[in-house]
Amino acid sequence: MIRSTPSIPIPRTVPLLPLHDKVLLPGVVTRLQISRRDSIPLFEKILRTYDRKELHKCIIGVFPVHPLPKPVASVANKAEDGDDNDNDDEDSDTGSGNSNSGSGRKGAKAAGYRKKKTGVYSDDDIVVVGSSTGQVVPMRPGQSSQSTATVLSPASIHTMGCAARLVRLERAVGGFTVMLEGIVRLRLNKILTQVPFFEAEVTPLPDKPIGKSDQQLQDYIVALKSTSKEFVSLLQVLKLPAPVLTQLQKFLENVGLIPGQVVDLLMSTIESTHEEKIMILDATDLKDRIPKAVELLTRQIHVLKISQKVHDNVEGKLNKKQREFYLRQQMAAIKEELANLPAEVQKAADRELKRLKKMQPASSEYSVIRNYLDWLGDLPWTKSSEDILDVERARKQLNDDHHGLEKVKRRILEYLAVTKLQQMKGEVKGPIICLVGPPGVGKTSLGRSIAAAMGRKFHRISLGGVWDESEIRGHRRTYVGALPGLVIHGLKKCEVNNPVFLLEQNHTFTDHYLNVPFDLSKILFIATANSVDTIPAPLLDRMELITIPGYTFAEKLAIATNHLLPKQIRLHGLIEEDVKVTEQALLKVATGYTRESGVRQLEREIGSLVRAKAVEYAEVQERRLLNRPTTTTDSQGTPPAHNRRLEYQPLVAVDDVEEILGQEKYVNEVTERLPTPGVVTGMAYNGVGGGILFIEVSQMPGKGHLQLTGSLGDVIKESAQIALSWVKSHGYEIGLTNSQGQNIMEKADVHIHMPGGGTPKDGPSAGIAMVCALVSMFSNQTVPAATALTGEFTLRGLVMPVGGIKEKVIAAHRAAVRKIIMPLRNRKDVVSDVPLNVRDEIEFSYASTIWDVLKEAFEGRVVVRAGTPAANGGLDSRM
Ligand SMILES: Nc1ncnc2c1ncn2[C@@H]1O[C@H](COP(=O)(O)OP(=O)(O)OP(=O)(O)O)[C@@H](O)[C@H]1O
Repeated sequence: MIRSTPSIPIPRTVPLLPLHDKVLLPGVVTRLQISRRDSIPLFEKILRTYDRKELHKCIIGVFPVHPLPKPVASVANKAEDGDDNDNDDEDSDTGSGNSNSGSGRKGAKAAGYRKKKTGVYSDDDIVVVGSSTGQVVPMRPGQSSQSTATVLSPASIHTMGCAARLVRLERAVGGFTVMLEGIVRLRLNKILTQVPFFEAEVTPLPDKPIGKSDQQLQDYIVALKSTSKEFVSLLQVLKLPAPVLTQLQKFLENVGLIPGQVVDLLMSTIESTHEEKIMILDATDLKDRIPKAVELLTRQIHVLKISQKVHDNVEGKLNKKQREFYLRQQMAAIKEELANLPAEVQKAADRELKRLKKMQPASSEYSVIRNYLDWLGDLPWTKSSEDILDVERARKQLNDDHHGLEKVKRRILEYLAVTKLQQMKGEVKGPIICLVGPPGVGKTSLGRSIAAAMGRKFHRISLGGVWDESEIRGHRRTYVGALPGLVIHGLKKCEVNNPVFLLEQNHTFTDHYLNVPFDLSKILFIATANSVDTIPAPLLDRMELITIPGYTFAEKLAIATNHLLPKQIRLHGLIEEDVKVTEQALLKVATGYTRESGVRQLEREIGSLVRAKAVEYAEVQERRLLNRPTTTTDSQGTPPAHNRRLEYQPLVAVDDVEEILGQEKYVNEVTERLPTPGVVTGMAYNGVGGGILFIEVSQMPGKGHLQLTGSLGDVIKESAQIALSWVKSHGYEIGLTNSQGQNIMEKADVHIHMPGGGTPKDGPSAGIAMVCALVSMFSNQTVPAATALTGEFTLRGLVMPVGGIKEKVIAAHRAAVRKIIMPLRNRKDVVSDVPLNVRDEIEFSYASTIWDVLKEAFEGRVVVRAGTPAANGGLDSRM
């Protein structure tokens, strides 16, 4: 990067670029604005002659120009102004061929330049040029290297200059912008032409190699080394741009090798007069150049030191005053924010405030405490919203927002009434409400209605995916980036201390971050859960459980008609008259496009229906306006039916549903399924609602092994084993074997599979269904597809009650099951929980023993052998 001798060949004749207020030195890259008449033609020619890629081959002689003599009066004025373009006693020794720098210097001295005010460069003054050499050049903002003044006289061109190559050349307003890199000093021998630009014969004067034995020169170099080191260290203090410093430092490492270039570069970074710069340019001999440079550097160091002192003083004073003022303001603001805190919190806040006052605002601890105090100040410690505990109003709100759910609504109203009474007496509230039910059954919207009815703010804290307690309780402040947890975040957002939260309650809740207690007793917490299975028993015990089972199709239809459809119509910018969906159509959407306990998917599908109608409505309006036929066509080129209409038709009939929503997504597996030996319909219930599931059994040659598949849990596997054992031991009684001791699985293996292998299944409630599936397979008799079974089964043949009856029954009803066999002890659940319309459409058979089950399931097709204990209807006494 750093060359000690120019590697670029310099031609004998070069075009001249006269520089009026600048001096280019070798090794320096500079940017110039060319706008003078004496230079523009040169660059026009270069642009015409050189290809862009070859610009760097163009070598130019860059020569300083001495100012022309000026009238006396003007000189006087200028002198007063302190302008450095003083009178010029020109050195006209242009063709002297004098390689001695003395003549140029003489000329410069004779010109009587006055020294500029010296000072410190600001960042703006230095232009870092990202050139091949990456060296630096000072250039003042807005400074033009050439003014558009006087006509140039050959006599004013200095005898020493610098060969430069073009790094960049661009057209600019009024001329060119060029970037030049100085290569080597040039002596001007003779000006050859002047029009359209100057050309001259020149001699390159590279620095001579440094003789090791030249003690005087070595001494100079040592002096240069230490001075430049000091200079650069001062520049560091003054915060010069980092790239400039790095370049300088790199360069200085080579002082010993190329002292000449280092001097040239340093000279371009310090404040010096035009005269001084010419002096350095003229100094072709290093023994001449280095001492001059050391002198100039020393002066610059002195100036830098003084200005640094001044700078420090001013800054220090200002900073101290400003900081104090700023801090006072900040403290006052914080104090104001922290007014009205509870006593204990106030104590903590005061303690932190005291610490804050002693800290540097720039320290990281300062911002941590500041943040903490902001949190304390932002929380609604004492601010509550006014409660409306009007039971009648709440009833109306709940009824307006939700169809059905009578039991749930009644329970909520009771809760509110009790809360009201307790508040009047100043007592503590009862337990938290926990709404349990499958997704989309309205738990969240019930919570929202409760908040609206009570005139409270509503905030939902979603705990999905929260594994870490600190997400709820916050992180201790000792952690980097610590913040309060979800509860405190929610309170800040609500801006009152008594919102409705969907979560758990705790009196003296202490967030780890705040580390001071916040009384959460005013918050009405409502918890929601899809299933109670995952809630720890002690917590469950403290909550008021309100279960919302899945909806029947009838309920879904009512919810869709009264709530979902009107809501979607509103959301799509239409009015109720614009979309009329028939009951049949809505039912088809519910049965053919959704399979869920709640109504979320139903709402989405209704949304799609309404959207399609909205588009149709808009198109008809548009067509009417423009009176033009439709343009929308399908892949066959015919417009879809609803698009061909000239009048908008608000009605969506059952036949339109498929056209808009596409093919039905769900077919009814129960009605579609043919009764098959070995396959029985079971009933399932999990967190996301009820459903039916099939139990498939088959046998194959083997040695009496049982194989179970379908993501089965331990309990359900045990049920299968119990069922098989029972069937094996009662094979003779139900006519599966011909003799008492015969083993039906002597030469066979049995495989029990429950389809839907992706869904884990567990629990004992498939017991009786498994027995029926096995009996069906071994006897080759079928259980009707529309008959479903649920019930636990013991080895002795007893049928035990199971959970989730309401959800199971509703789901089975949705799946077109028309007969359900279940434990006798579950009868009460059917009577109390299952809606009447469902009960009316399903035949219930209650069983207390497996014999009852077999009788009902096979409708008499499996006959109990006469003379066996079972024939008398009794339980197996042998077990
Ligand atoms: N009985 C109902 N009457 C009117 N709208 C209902 C009813 N049940 C549910 N909805 C509507 O169904 C949508 C879904 O309900 P919501 O978001 O409250 O379900 P969720 O039970 O909280 O579900 P998740 O367990 O997934 O959070 C809402 O738009 C809600 O208004």
